[in-house]
Amino acid sequence: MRALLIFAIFIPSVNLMAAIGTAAVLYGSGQGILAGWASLGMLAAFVQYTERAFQPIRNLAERYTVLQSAMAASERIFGVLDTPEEIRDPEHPVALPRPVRGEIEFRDVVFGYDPAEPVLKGINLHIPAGQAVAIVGATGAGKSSLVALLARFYDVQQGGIFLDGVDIRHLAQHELRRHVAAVPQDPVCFSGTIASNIRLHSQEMSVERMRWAAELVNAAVFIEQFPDGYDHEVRERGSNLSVGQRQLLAFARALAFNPEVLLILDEATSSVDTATEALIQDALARMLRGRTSIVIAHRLSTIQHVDRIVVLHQGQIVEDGSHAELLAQRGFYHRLYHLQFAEEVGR
Ligand SMILES: Nc1ncnc2c1ncn2[C@@H]1O[C@H](COP(=O)(O)OP(=O)(O)OP(=O)(O)O)[C@@H](O)[C@H]1O
Repeated sequence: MRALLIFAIFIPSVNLMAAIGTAAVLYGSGQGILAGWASLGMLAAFVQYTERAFQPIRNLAERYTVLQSAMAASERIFGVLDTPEEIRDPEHPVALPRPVRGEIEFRDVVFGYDPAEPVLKGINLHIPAGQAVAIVGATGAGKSSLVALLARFYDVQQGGIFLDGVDIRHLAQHELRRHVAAVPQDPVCFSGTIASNIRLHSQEMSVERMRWAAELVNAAVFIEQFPDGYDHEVRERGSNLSVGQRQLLAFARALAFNPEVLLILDEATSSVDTATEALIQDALARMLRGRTSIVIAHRLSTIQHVDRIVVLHQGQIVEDGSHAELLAQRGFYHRLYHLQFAEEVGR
């Protein structure tokens, strides 16, 4: 607003002054010519001098406007950078026992964005190393919050979350993130090459490692179709990639450092074609195999790849078992399955 105000007032004022200056010179010199003490050449010269005198002032006004916009933008950037950290590293971080196995335990976890209104109310969940678990439940049941806690985007208010027996609050954040990777619901792509997008967490990653990840999750299929392959330029937010391609790229990024624990927030809308959907499902099956995984499953096709299903309802675990077991119970899962998933089967 400040920049616009200056642009709207300052520049026209300078132009007005320049016009008045030129008019004054024309009038003065015109009088001089009539009186005989000035020549036509002198008039032309003075008009030019006036123009030259005002040009730098005009330039200055324009630069000042640019400066004001830049300052407004930088205020916002520094505002974000100065946001105080809520999650801090412990003073004496504990190292995970080696080799890291990826066993997860939620013990009496209570959490709420507003502590007075808990979203998760006493969660107890043990996931042995290597098991793939799907979390299902109605919207707002607390599925994403459960995953956000394990990635330590927030801290629990009561209870604790343990990775290989160590409370994640006792781990350095880089240690936790080295072993727990998350694929968000709407993966972000940055402008740069495909390679730099896969290597987002560590640009030093070897080319072999990057290619291994891309091949494992079927991303190599589309990357190799670009004439410049891994050097293909991705536009800001991945606008020159399809939804499915962005998803595969996000899988490759998460898998590139071969994490022991994988968190996947499944996309609710399946806006990809059947061939891409098959590629994604195949990639998912390979990623989950033998790796501790928690998948927020919105699609039935995702559930097919997991060992176990946990049903969340209003912040509590109400059912836990295999697909067949839960269907036989004829409870929440049975209802959800018929409400949400049956239509998918029919499609
Ligand atoms: N950042 C936040 N700040 C405050 N409240 C939040 C925040 N994120 C989620 N909530 C609230 O917490 C509750 C649980 O949300 P959560 O996103 O965990 O549900 P969900 O089961 O993942 O739902 P969905 O399937 O729609 O993604 C909801 O009532 C939601 O409004």
